[in-house]
Amino acid sequence: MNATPTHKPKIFRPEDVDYERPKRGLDEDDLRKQPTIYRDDMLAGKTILITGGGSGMGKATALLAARLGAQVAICGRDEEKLQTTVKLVKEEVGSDVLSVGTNIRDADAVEALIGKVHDHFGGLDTLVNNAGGQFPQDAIDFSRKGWLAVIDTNLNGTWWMMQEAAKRWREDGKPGNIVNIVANVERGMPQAAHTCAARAGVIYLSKTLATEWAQWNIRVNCIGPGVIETEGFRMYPEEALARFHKANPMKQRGNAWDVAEMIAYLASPAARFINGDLIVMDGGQAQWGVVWPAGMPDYFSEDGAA
Ligand SMILES: CCCCC/C=C/C(=O)SCCNC(=O)CCNC(=O)[C@H](O)C(C)(C)COP(=O)(O)OP(=O)(O)OC[C@H]1O[C@@H](n2cnc3c(N)ncnc32)[C@H](O)[C@@H]1OP(=O)(O)O
Ligand SMILES: NC(=O)C1=CN([C@@H]2O[C@H](COP(=O)(O)OP(=O)(O)OC[C@H]3O[C@@H](n4cnc5c(N)ncnc54)[C@H](OP(=O)(O)O)[C@@H]3O)[C@@H](O)[C@H]2O)C=CC1
Repeated sequence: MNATPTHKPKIFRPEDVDYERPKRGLDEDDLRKQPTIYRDDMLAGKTILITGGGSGMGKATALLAARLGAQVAICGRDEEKLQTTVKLVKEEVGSDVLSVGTNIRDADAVEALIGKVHDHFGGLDTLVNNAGGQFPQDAIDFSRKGWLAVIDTNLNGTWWMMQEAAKRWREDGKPGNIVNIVANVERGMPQAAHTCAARAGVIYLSKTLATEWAQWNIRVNCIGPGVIETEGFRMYPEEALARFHKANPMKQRGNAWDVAEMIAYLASPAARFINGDLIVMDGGQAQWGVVWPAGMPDYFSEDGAA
C-alpha cells in the first residue's frame, strides 16, 4: 500500500511501518557506476578496516578503497549485510574482503577483530570507525535502555576500536591512522541528543588522542556528515525525511560516495599532516538549519506558539 503518513508518531520504529517505503541511498548498481578523481593505485599496499562495512557509507568506502588498491577488512553485526559487500568488491575489483562479524560494543570481540586483521594482512594502516546510529526521539522520552544502547555503540564502541588499534600500532612501532565518522553536532541535535552526546564525546576524544598518540605517529581525525542519503534513513519517518535536505542552504542530500571519497583522501599520503581535525560535510547545515529527525514540533514552526 502506498500512503503518506500524516501523523507524527511519538516513537517511530521502522519495523512497524505499514506503507511502502522508497529506496534510499545508492544501491549496488549506483555504486558500481560512481567515478573517482583518485589515481587507481592511491591506496596500493595499504590495509583499511571499516566498521559497519555492510551498508551505506561503510559499503561505499569498502568498494572505493578496494578500487584504489587497498586490502579491505569490514565488520558489523549482520553477516548477511557484510556478505553483500564482500560479493560486490569481488565482482567489481576481483579482490577478497576480510569480513569479521563483530559487535563493536563488545570490547573482547573488538580485540579479537584487530588481531584477525593483523594476522590476515600483517598489519593495519587505517581504521575507519563508521559503525553507529541512533533512533529519533525527544530526549525527555528516552528509555534508559535506549540511551545506553546509543552511547554504548557510538562512544564506547568507537573507543574500544581506537584503543585496540593503537595498542597494536604502538607495540609494532608502526604508524596508524584513524578516521571517525561522527555527525553534525556544532549546534546540538534536537531529537538525537543521545547521539549528539556520544559524537561530541568522540570528537573531543579524537582531538585529545591526536596529541597523546602523535608520539607514536598515530593520527586521529573525524568526519562530520550532515544529511547523507543511505539505507540508514529507514530509521526515520517519511514525513521527517521529506524535510531533511531543507536543513542545509544547498537544499541537497549528500551520498555515501561523497563520504567515501573524503575517507579515501584521509587514508592517502596527501593527508599526512592532517591530525586532530573535524571535517564537516554538510552542505552548510552547521551554519543554517535543524534536521528534526522525528518531525518538527509545532512550537518551532513559523506560526507556532511563541
Ligand atoms: C539524527 C539526525 C541526523 C540525521 C542524519 C543521520 C542519519 C543517520 O545516522 S542514518 C544511519 C542510521 N542508522 C542507524 O541508526 C542504524 C543503527 N541504529 C541502531 O541499530 C539502533 O538505533 C540502536 C542504536 C538503538 C541500536 O541498538 P540495539 O541495542 O541494537 O537496538 P535495540 O533495537 O535492541 O534497542 C535498544 C533500546 O533502544 C531503544 N530504542 C530502539 N529503537 C528505538 C526507537 N525507534 N524509538 C525509541 N526507542 C528505541 C529502546 O529502549 C530499545 O529497547 P527495547 O525497548 O527493549 O526495544
Ligand atoms: N546518513 C547520514 O545522514 C548520517 C550518518 N551518520 C553516521 O554515519 C555512519 C554510517 O551511517 P549510514 O551508512 O548512513 O547508515 P547505515 O545504517 O547503513 O550504517 C550503519 C552501520 O553500522 C553498523 N553497526 C551499527 N551498530 C553496530 C554495532 N554495535 N557493531 C557493529 N556494527 C554496527 C551497521 O551494521 P550491522 O547492522 O551489521 O551491525 C551498519 O552497517 C553511522 O555511524 C551514522 O550514524 C552521521 C551523520 C549523518
